[in-house]
Amino acid sequence: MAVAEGISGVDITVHQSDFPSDLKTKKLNKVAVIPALILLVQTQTKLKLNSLRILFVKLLQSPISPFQLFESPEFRYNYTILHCSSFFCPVVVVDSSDTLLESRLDPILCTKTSDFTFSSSLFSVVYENQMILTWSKPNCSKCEKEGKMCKLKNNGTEDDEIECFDRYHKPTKKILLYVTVGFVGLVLVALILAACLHLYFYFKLKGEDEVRIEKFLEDYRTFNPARFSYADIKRITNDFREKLGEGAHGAVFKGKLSNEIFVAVKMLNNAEGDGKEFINEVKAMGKVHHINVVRLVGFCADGCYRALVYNFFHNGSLQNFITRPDDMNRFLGWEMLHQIAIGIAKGIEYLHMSCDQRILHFDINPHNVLLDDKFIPKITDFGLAKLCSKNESIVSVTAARGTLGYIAPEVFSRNFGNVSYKVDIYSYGMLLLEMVGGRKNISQLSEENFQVLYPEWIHNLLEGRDMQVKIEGAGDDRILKKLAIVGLWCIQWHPINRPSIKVVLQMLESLEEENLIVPPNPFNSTTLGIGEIPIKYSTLELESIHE
Ligand SMILES: Nc1ncnc2c1ncn2[C@@H]1O[C@H](COP(=O)(O)OP(=O)(O)OP(=O)(O)O)[C@@H](O)[C@H]1O
Repeated sequence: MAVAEGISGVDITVHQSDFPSDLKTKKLNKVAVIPALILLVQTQTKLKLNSLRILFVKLLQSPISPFQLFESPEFRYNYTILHCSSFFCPVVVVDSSDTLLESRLDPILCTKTSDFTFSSSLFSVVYENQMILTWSKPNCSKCEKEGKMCKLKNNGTEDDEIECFDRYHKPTKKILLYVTVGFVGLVLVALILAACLHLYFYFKLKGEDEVRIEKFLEDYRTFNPARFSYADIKRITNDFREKLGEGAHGAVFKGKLSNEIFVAVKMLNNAEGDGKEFINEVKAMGKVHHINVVRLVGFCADGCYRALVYNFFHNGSLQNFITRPDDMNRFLGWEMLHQIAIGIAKGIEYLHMSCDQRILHFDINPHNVLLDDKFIPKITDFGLAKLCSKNESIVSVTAARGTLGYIAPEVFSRNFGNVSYKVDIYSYGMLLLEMVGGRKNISQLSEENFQVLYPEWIHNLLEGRDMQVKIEGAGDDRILKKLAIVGLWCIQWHPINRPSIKVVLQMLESLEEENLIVPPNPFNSTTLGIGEIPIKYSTLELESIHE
């Protein structure tokens, strides 16, 4: 219990039970009463002042009382709290209607803090100039154990109505502002950090990518086909699970070198020959790196097993796409066929001109042109290829080689001239004509008479005498005509009349198609030049010469 003495002689005794219930905290009870009450006043001015019932006390018998109650004898209800700059009496409570207040306080400098009204219950305890104010000290041990503060529930006075609460401070606008600014700052810092990390990893990965690309290019430059064991081949093809097709020299299986690199493995028939084709292919293909030539990834020569490992091409061979224009499922369109024709010609140009040694393929035909997923053509199957010096214009061949229908006449008979790089031009010409007509249109043609009758059919087509192939639109018409004319030039019987692959490319890429002249029709006797043989009747009887 504490007692405050009013200036007019009224003592105020403050009991714990009258302390405002919502401020009855253990914390306040623990500290000395005076500072606690000063704190109370300061706190209360910010809280609900109307609920304030008790104010300031002077400790009983204290020589320096900080509280004074200016009390008039009538004991008015309304009081004002003043905060004064006096060390001994920092808080003063006065009757609000006291007109002499200023003179009383002088020279103390005081500022008004708030007004309040005593509740009637308080008057009941005023006696003999003494006002007894009480408050109860709640039992906070339960809350303390939980590390919390305590207060009485609903202004109650009993200990069992205690409730615990966190040391919570109602956030002020300032605190909210600080928290918001802090939060936004944190988010910004996090974003900046994330951006830095992203940039760091981006450049780090980019750097790694560049190193990887450099390494790959380095490897690629010094690329040589790898040698695989038979066990490797079995593993690569997953025990020869997926067969892609079968050629004259063996079956081809799909394989996988890594998750990204798929290959086609050609198992050469082991009963076949002395392995010349195998050596030929590895020798020729190991040297070539061109977008229009299949890459030999590796080979296998393990006991009696021989295999060639190529890059895998999704669309298979060009043969699959040689068809009529109205076959919507497989016809690629004239523009695409034109690009494929140019690609094959570039591949042949590379083989003929760009390697250390000239490579003559000897077996250009639609089966030996593969198409990747973008329909870029790749020349493959170098089993019959011949490597020769670039200065050599004449090549010696001991037997007819190639695929029937695509073999140049000089390979069979020297009557037509010497065997040279022009044999590939001939085969290429037949391939072009086949693209133009879609050989399967004329299924009645056997392999034997294809070589003679097919070009005649193309001549008829150009002369407008065959309506089997519909030409739609000026653009398509131009391409088709161009392919046909170039094809006919390439299949000239005499190699000397055939253009080189360079000229073929110029013709194919030329935009002035109207300048292209159709070669004379050897099947029309009226267009034959002096001394030219009417081939229609002579070529089928050509003898092959064995050197
Ligand atoms: N690198 C490859 N990628 C995808 N498919 C391929 C590849 N190589 C071959 N093939 C497929 O395997 C089939 C057989 O190919 P292969 O080269 O052995 O025979 P061919 O060229 O048809 O006949 P030949 O060998 O008698 O000339 C081809 O039709 C082709 O569809």
